Amino acid sequence: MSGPSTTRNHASSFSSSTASSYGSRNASRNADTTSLGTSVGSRPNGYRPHTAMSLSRSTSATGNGGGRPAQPGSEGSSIGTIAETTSNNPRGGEPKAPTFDPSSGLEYFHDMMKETMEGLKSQRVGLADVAEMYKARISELEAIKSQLESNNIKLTSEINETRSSLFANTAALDEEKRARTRDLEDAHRRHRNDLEDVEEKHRRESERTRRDAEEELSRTRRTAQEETDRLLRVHREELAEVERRLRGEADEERNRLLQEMKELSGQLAEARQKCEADVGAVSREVESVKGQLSAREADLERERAQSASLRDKLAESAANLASLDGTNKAMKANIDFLESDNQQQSQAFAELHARMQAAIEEAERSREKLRQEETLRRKLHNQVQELKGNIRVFCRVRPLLPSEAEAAADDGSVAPAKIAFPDQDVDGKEITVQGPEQKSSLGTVTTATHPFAFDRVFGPAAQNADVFDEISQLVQSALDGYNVCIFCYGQTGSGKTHTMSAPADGMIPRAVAQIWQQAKGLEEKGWRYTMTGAFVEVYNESLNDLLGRAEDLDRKKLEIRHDAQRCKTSVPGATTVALDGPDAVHALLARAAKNRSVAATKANERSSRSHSVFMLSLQGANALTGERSEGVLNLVDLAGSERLAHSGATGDRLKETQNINRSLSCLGDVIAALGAASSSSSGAKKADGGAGGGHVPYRNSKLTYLLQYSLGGNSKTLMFVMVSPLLAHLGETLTSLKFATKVHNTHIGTARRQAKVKD
Ligand SMILES: Nc1ncnc2c1ncn2[C@@H]1O[C@H](COP(=O)(O)OP(=O)(O)OP(=O)(O)O)[C@@H](O)[C@H]1O
Repeated sequence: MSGPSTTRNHASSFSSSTASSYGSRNASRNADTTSLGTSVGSRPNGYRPHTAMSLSRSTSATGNGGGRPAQPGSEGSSIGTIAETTSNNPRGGEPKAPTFDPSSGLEYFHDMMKETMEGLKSQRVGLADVAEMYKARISELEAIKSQLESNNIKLTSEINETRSSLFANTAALDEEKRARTRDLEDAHRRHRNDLEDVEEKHRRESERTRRDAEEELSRTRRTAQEETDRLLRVHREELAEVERRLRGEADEERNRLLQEMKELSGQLAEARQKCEADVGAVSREVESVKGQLSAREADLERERAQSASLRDKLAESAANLASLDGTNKAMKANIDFLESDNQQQSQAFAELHARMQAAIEEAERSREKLRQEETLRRKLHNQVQELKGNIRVFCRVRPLLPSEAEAAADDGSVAPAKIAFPDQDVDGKEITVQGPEQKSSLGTVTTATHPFAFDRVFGPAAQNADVFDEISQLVQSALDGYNVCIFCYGQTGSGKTHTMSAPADGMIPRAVAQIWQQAKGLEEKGWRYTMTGAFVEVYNESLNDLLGRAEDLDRKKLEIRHDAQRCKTSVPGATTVALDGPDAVHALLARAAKNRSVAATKANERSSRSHSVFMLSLQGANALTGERSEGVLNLVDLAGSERLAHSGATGDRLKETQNINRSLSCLGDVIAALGAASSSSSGAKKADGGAGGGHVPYRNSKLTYLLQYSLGGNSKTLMFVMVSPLLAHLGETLTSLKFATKVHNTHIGTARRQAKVKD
């Protein structure tokens, strides 16, 4: 690009040289220009001011281009003067001649003309200079012009060259651009095609891969399924084989065992028969020998005594022989008599012995009969119990305590409820409770009387001994091999613990004492009993050992195990005490009470908040008849039955109360389910402790689960509903009695009872 830069150099050199030379001259002629302007303005012959003006202007412009700013009033003002002058004659016409007086006018005109002539002369000189200067200037400008023209030509050719090269370049560039664009488009197209190809390929590839994977998956699935089926088949076959083999082995084993059992029982029966015969013979022999021996001993004793007396008499006779001759004969006669009497006595002894033998045999026969009668008695006793109903309800109202009676008498701060016993002197089965006062809309106050009837009702005067008389038959059932459950239900302070475990005469010590007595009585009928006792507590749905260490209470939780075959419940880990005498139970009760008092923060608190279960296991075996019996007597002291809404409990106490309420309602549910199942199965006895096929929700609480085999089936249940005599407890009393009525109306077993519940 050398062309344009060359042009610029020319231009700058030109303007600087012209400006400097012209500027200096211009300055020196300022005065002339002014005068010239003035004179031109007055020229009548049409001097062309626009030429002068354009000249002045170009000059001024050229001067300014010399780098010095134009000063007002210098060249500019002179030009303005000329213009001003010129403007007096805008059309370039002749100037208007001044008016003058014709007398003096000529003179004046002459002077003026003269002056003008002089002016014109000097002006002509100036104009000649100017013309000269213009000429020089023109030649200068022409030189410049020619230079400029040559420059211009040069530049034009350069420009043309440049332009043509630019065109060429542009064309080349355009061509290049087009080529590039084509290439780019081609590349783009190719790229797009490639991309589409790749995409298509990729799509096909993934489609293929997906198909392959699916095929592979389904193949794998099929294989796995086939493998699983195969394995299952193999496994089933193996199982069937093992089962067949085991069945075969079991059958063989069973047959072998059956065979062995048959042989053994044959041998046993033979042995037993032989033994029984031997024992019978031996015992008879022993008895007869014993009888004979004792008869002989008695005879001997008597004879000894007689001989002694005779010897005494003989001695006496010998001493008196000399003096008593007369009596000697008599004495001899006496001796003869005595000797003959002795023979008679010997005969009498023999007869006596025979009679005794007969009596012993008769006694043996009686004993055998007694044994048979005992078996019969058991059967009949159970039938009687079943007829009375396998679930019975007794009601007991405790008396006012001395402190309560005092308060009632003193200031009436304690009021007794109105409870009556209409048939106390006849059957003792009814109780009526006067309900709370109710105000009608008219303001009349009424009280409803609620009558209830149970199997037995005990008033406040009844003692534990009276109560026990009624339950002793159930205790007998436990001894006969049945599971018995006796529980006390009622609110806190209604007398449950007093009834159940009063140390001197509660149901527990009395039951143990009776069982001991009965067991002793049964010994002569061939029965031997072992008794063990365990005492557990259900607290907050956990089982505690009341006979264990106090510090283990609430820590060592016990489990309940059921043996469905034998209908037996066990509590592994619970302490069991052998009751080897009627007094052993006292130590046991004391230990349980002590443990409970350690666990409680307040006296009586623990017993109110937990259920205690005394489990007495009775195992009997009769060596003479081969009979066996296994019974359990459960004596249950339930937690206070007060309802949640009334307890006002919170926190731990609320949890306790909820657990108590839950387990008590579960107990109700179990009894109701047993009743429902019993009526649906027409009272059929079930050996499984179940309920004739219906579902009995034993598992819903620890208490019912523990008592599963003692509630329902052939077992006997007795519920004591305990009643407080206080008016303050009236609400709970009515609730307890209604619950007890529902239980009373429940039929389990063969006997059916009907009573109405009044709400
Ligand atoms: N039949 C009764 N004769 C005399 N006193 C009785 C009788 N029944 C209960 N009592 C006395 O009443 C009080 C409360 O009885 P008990 O402790 O047996 O009630 P409870 O229902 O077991 O209460 P908790 O639920 O707190 O164990 C005790 O002092 C008890 O001796």
